[in-house]
Amino acid sequence: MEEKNQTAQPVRKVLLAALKQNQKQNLDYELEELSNLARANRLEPVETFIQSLERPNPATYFGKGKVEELRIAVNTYETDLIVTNDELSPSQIRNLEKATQATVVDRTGLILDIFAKRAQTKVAKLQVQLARLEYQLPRLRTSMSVSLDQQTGAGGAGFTSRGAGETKLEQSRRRLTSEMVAIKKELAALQKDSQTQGKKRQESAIPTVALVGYTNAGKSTLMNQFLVRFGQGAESDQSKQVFEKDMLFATLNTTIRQLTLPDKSKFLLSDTVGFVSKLPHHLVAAFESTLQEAATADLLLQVVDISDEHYADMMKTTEETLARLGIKDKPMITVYNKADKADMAFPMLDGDAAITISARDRKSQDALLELIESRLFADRKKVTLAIPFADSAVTANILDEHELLAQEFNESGSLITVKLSSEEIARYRQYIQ
Ligand SMILES: Nc1nc2c(ncn2[C@@H]2O[C@H](COP(=O)(O)OP(=O)(O)OP(=O)(O)O)[C@@H](O)[C@H]2O)c(=O)[nH]1
Ligand SMILES: [Mg+2]
Repeated sequence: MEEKNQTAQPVRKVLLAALKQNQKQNLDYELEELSNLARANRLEPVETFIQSLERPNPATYFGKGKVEELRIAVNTYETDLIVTNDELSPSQIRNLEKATQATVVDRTGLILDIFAKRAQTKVAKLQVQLARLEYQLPRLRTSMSVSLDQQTGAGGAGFTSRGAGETKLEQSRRRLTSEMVAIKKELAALQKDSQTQGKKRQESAIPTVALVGYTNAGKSTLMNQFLVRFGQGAESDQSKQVFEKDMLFATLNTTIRQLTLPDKSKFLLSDTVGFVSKLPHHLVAAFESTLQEAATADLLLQVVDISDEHYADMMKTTEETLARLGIKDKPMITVYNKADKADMAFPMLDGDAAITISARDRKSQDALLELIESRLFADRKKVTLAIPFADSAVTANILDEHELLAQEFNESGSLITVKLSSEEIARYRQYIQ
């Protein structure tokens, strides 16, 4: 995995710490991912600590020796921040902080912070906030104790009695809970609108295709390339494009656009949030409706950055995340992207379920579209219809939606050759030659 988000200079040094709990675990990949997540938060990893331990220490997560090593490293590197590879329990964070005299942020906290930074739309902001509050609620005591310590250190007068602290904690809990209720309400209202849109779409019977895959694979880039060429008028203009950037989690909202191909075939394409391994439970829950776009799609395009040495792990991550969302056995095309960067030939078709491309290459786009069409409209057959002049409205209807392959006239009407689905063939049976 290359370093992402290189434009922002790191501002704070950080130690990475991980447990290796079994042989199968691909810790290399997890740690590269973790350092990319850290960098996306403008943190600079200075050293990585790994401990082989089948079960985490219930109190401090790491064993005694490793905790001591971390404490010493905090001093040596003059840093005050440790990032852990897994989600820790609230008490493990608290104990580890006490033992190392540093702030401990777990992988979940890191991902939540990135999402919070990136959220642009109202829905995305609310979803992230909800996930953060869910995560914070059981951890309130930790942040409380930190802020209490700071108060004491700063003024000396902030010596709060235990009783008063508890009350404050309860107050904070209540505030968080009521904020969560309010956010859920607002999200439900906003999502009702989008569900009505979803229903309309289903009724329109235009097939839907969803881009899914690991973050930074090139999903939004592909979406934009297709929009420029096949979007509806205004949608090909720059301002209607989706955000693409070399950073983790550039996209946090779902965009759905209609594409009309030169042969008049139409489908809806959706672009959505990318995946990373161990996507926090609360984020998956909060983003469920956003992520569900993939669940209702007729076809998934799994975009993979083939130039990344860890691409196979990233595919596994994508498949695991889809399974967590209850999405399995969906028709899928694996789109191996960034072939230009990997020095591979493109476009290169591999059966009807995989293709190697470079997103900005026109030939790649054409080859991918042809594959999408062959999958979406597999049941289309070339037929010739004899339509009497009196029924010219039928001809117009058909030609609105289909490419005219041939046309002839005889004394009673026109003969048109088009490709129709089996459902359309049944509908126009009376005209078919
Ligand atoms: N060399 C090369 N770079 C590409 C290609 N496709 C995308 N990129 C770059 O990869 C980076 C990420 O692209 P995005 O389209 O934002 O990726 P994404 O999958 O939408 O990422 P998230 O929204 O974070 O999930 C951008 O800098 C793109 O310019 C490609 O085919 N070749
Ligand atoms: Mg994107």
